[in-house]
Amino acid sequence: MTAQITQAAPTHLTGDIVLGPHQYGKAENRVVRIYRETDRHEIRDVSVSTSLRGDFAAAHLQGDQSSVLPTDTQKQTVYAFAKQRGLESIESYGLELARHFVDDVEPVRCARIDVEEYAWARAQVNGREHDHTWIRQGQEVRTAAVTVEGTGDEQRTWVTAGLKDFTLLKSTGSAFSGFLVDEYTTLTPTEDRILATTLIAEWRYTTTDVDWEATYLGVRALFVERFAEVHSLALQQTLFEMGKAALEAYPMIAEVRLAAPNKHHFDYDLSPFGLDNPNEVFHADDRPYGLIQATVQRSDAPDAGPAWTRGAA
Ligand SMILES: O=c1[nH]c(=O)c2[nH]c(=O)[nH]c2[nH]1
Repeated sequence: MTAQITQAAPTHLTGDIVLGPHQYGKAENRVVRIYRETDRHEIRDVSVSTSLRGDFAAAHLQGDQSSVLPTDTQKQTVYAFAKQRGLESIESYGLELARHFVDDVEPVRCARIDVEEYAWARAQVNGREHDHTWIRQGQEVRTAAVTVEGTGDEQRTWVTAGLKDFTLLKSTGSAFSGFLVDEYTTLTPTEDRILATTLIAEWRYTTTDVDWEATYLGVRALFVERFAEVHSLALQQTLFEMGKAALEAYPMIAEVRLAAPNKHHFDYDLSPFGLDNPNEVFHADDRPYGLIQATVQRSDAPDAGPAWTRGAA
């Protein structure tokens, strides 16, 4: 038999040094928009990040800023649009900004706008909702990302929406057993455990003709309903059921991406104190944690293009 000689990858490369993918923008502009047309105000509290893509090589290679719309200008646009175009939903606001940068700023070929929204609920004062005082809601953050590429008839748009920091816990209705066992396995199977996670979910729309508010609330409600009602055999199964429910209810959603840390709750050993502990006292461990990630998608989902591309493409 002839010995196979495998060509090892060279360790010293000699090729020219060139600029690779690049993008730039202003990250995490914190915008609070108050609607005060009546005494009953409305509030939207968001963080907006802009990323512009195109041929900005001259700035990197020659220090030539002639094509560079300053990130400061991008910031000013973000605030001006909160007044001029309004902030009815983070998706519609993201669309306005992304289209503006691509349509009106010549060197920009593609714009991506990431928006996070922080929820406020009206304070209850003297038994009724107050007109202009709110209490910040939990940790949950609503998210959206809008990418617009090209101009005129060639223009293409992608919208994803989602949530993060969405912490859910159920105190029964969750098992984990029947798993693969090897010589290192010590985990005891359980038919009744706490299931808890801090969910990150994003879903991709196939159209911009969407009631953004209603769809967000609908998907969120389905996630909660499935988490509560599915008798969980594993977090993996629960995640699939959550994604499936969203796709079944909303035909304009092509795929749902879910990431769920399994926030382990271990039965605390109370036997040194002569106490039994039938699933009543737990140690909530913060790390390490299982990390379960899944995409649930339609088999005929159209190509995602740059919808998920966060960094320079
Ligand atoms: O829902 C779970 N999925 C796993 O893959 C896993 N692995 C583990 O140790 N506990 C769990 N729980």
